[in-house]
Amino acid sequence: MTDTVDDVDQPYDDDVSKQEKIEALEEQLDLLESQNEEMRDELLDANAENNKYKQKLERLTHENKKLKQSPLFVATVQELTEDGVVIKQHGNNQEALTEVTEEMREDLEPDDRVAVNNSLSIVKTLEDETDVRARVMQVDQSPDVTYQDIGGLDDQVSEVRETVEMPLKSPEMFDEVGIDPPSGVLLHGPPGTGKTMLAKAVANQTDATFIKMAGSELVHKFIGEGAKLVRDLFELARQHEPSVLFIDEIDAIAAKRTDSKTSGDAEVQRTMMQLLSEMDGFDERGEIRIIAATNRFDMLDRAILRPGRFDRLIEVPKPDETGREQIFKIHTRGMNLAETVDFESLAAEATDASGAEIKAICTEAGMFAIRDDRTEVTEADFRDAWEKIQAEESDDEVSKTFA
Ligand SMILES: Nc1ncnc2c1ncn2[C@@H]1O[C@H](COP(=O)(O)OP(=O)(O)OP(=O)(O)O)[C@@H](O)[C@H]1O
Repeated sequence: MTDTVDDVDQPYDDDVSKQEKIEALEEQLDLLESQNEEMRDELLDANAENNKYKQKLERLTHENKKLKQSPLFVATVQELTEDGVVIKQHGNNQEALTEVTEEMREDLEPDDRVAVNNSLSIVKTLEDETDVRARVMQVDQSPDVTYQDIGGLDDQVSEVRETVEMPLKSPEMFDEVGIDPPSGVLLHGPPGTGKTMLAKAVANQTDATFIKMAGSELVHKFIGEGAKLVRDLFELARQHEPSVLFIDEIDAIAAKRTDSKTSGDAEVQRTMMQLLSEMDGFDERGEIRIIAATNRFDMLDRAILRPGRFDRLIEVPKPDETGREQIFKIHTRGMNLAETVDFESLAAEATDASGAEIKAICTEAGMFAIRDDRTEVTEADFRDAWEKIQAEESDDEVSKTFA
């Protein structure tokens, strides 16, 4: 039997179509392979790009950390321009153009206060100036402390009256006699002995506004800020004449110069210089009196004690026995006391207590009575209170030693 034509054509056609299919598939495979190749290249590129970004991120994070660590200066935003942000540095008033990221730019407005680093890049925006002022300066139009609230400091009260009260109340006396009253008065002594009370009482007596500034708050902030705050402080005192300007913890801005040359020290120096120049340019007979206080007299830079500056020193020591008795009486004026309470013997026992500690004893004695469901405070309550306070203080000492 021989093959028919059809029989012969059939396998041939099949072969041809198979061949075509194979070729088509091969073509498709080639195409897929080349696409695959392209995608692999693209993936490699993307990975490389990704690595590059990762490195950049690491670098920027590092730089950012570094920027935040280096000393910062305070500046005010003047203008946002196409080329960057114009800032004006506090202290030297120099203007500069600096670049910022898009995100930071969105947060900035003219007059904003910003912290800048050495290369004048903006590191962060700062809280409102009035907030800083409010924290650093405390204005009390009429403090309610009187001389009668102060125990055991008769000599100090007289000195303060003579040096602060007299120039405010009778400046003409000094004119007539032809002498200048002391420029500034420095109260020095251990903590809690009544230095702040003395300054408040004299403000009260003269109807002066009491303006208090804590030296420590001034210098721990940003560079350029301290000196400006001192200027603002004197400006505030002028606005509120007659006023008593009380600078607490003056050692924080007027400590002896050390050898270290950190930017923090330079900032403290600048702040002190500003204070001295404000005092030097001060009319002694004006209606502003300056009182400073310190617990660390030994640490003070003698420059601030020169004539024309803090030239009247008043030591405010811990109270003696009679002083302690007076202070006990002052702080128990409003208390419901048992008749037998003997402040003389309590004062003899509470050796070394400061005025602030005596106040704490009185409050704590009242607490003992309340805990015991009594409304009358006994002598035993005062003794228990003193013991408790001493125990707390020695605990404090221990934790400070091991801190
Ligand atoms: N001599 C005193 N007479 C009556 N109360 C006093 C006396 N000293 C201190 N106190 C009480 O202690 C509190 C704290 O005193 P004050 O703030 O005047 O002390 P300071 O010497 O200024 O302390 P610091 O140096 O810690 O600032 C006063 O509010 C008052 O209740």
